[in-house]
Amino acid sequence: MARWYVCGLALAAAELLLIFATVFSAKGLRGKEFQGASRIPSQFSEEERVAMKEALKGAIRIPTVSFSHEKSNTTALAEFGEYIHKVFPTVFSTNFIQHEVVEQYSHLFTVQGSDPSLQPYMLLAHFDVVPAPEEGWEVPPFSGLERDGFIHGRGTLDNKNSVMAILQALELLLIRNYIPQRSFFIALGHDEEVSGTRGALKISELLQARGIQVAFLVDECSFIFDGFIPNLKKPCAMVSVTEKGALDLLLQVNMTPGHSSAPPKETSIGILAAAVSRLENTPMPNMFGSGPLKMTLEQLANEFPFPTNIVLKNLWLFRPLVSRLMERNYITNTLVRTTTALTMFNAGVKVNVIPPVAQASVNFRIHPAQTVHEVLELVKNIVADDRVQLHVLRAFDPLPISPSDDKALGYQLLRQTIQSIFPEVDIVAPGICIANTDSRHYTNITAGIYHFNPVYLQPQDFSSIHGINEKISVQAYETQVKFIFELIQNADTYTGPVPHVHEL
Ligand SMILES: CCCCCCCCCCCCCCCCCC(=O)N[C@@H](Cc1ccccc1)C(=O)O
Ligand SMILES: [Zn+2]
Ligand SMILES: [Zn+2]
Repeated sequence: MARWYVCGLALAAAELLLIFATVFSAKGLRGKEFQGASRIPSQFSEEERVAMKEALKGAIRIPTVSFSHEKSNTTALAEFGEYIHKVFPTVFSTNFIQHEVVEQYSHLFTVQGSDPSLQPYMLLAHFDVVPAPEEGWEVPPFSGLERDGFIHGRGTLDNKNSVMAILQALELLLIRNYIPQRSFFIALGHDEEVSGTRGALKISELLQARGIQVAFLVDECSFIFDGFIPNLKKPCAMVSVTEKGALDLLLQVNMTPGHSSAPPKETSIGILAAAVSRLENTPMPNMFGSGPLKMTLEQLANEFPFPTNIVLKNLWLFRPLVSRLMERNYITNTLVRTTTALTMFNAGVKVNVIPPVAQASVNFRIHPAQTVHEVLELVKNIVADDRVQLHVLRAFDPLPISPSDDKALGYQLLRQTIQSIFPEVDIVAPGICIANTDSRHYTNITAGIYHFNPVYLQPQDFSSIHGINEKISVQAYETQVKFIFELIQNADTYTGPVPHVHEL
């Protein structure tokens, strides 16, 4: 009888301890030693899986289009804000998460961690999209329809998938009583597709005014590339560590107008056409060997069959050959040079009038080893015609190269999470973001800017971004949620690289 009594007491005490542990953990007072033990598995119920894909479909149905710097669908941008409140109620009602609306439509979440000694990090995404005229789409671009296991629509890859996956992963963690140790920010921009100067830039200024520096940030623009490089049979997770710069130039020629029956020897159209043609036919110099690409190829070398593996391992010898091979393909060409794209051309008012003015716009994406100034000088030399005026519409240098060594927290966390969620992916390599993103507005608050979307991308998917038939498989979206769910937890528990053990 006495034995039963003691046992009963012990059980009651254990129960009490359990209640204490739960109560304190919910308030964030859990000790460090408990954190490792309380890792939450990234397993989702059938009901949760259905809810997460329906949430993404709903987001796609809101036409948050940025048409130009001046024009966007503001009704949809506001509706998007209400929508995320509705589908992620726990994110908005948790006391250690602060939510702020910036410049009317962008969102900043501050998730307060329990350990202030850990430097915070930041997750970035944007929910505005480029326009999507219905022609050519298999399903209407704002229908969010599911077909053959894919969710279709504008923004499914760029970049509502990330917006929704970040909030979804956080919602699922919070429902499971998760309390982060490391603080983090979630910044969701509403105007990335037209520069990010109202959303990302303002969020960045707000954080700077608060004296915040983050250890690293993760943004869009890189994927697990599959089938992009001939002969490379395996997928390659590319974590981009820099972003190209940009230069938008307006070229203008003014000439005296007149009657077309007695034309001058040269017209504004002819002069301008010759100038832009020279630009197109004179590619910017091949910069292979400078920037992170050499490092990338050296890491990829072992994955290629003979003799490519030998060639890539000996770039000191085969550099000229590899640099020429890279420029042959229009995608790998983007990695070796500043690209030149003629994007707009306007002239003429009537068929029998010699036009007074001709204008063309050229969009350059600047290689990480060049600057705006250097590209401008090259352009002047190529155009080599004083009658062609050059007006800089927009210009910024490439982003500095973020660290990818053993000590680089952001890079290593991404690498570790890629390896656990995609065990079939053997290659994780640093890369270059060839487009521009909101992250360029955050260079003052971090030296660790990484671009990675945990989604497989094949060449045909690449053309759907800003093109037609953009879609994501339900399974790929679930995996993206799972990736962020793991990444957030890894950021708490990461203890640095495992030291190399040298055998004697
Ligand atoms: C091992 C294989 C390597 C193969 C590399 C392949 C590279 C493919 C890269 C895919 C990139 C997808 C890009 C998605 C993000 C696009 C972001 C974007 O479109 N930003 C706009 C921003 C902008 C710029 C100028 C005016 C307004 C907005 C952009 O045009 O850059
Ligand atoms: Zn984007
Ligand atoms: Zn885009």
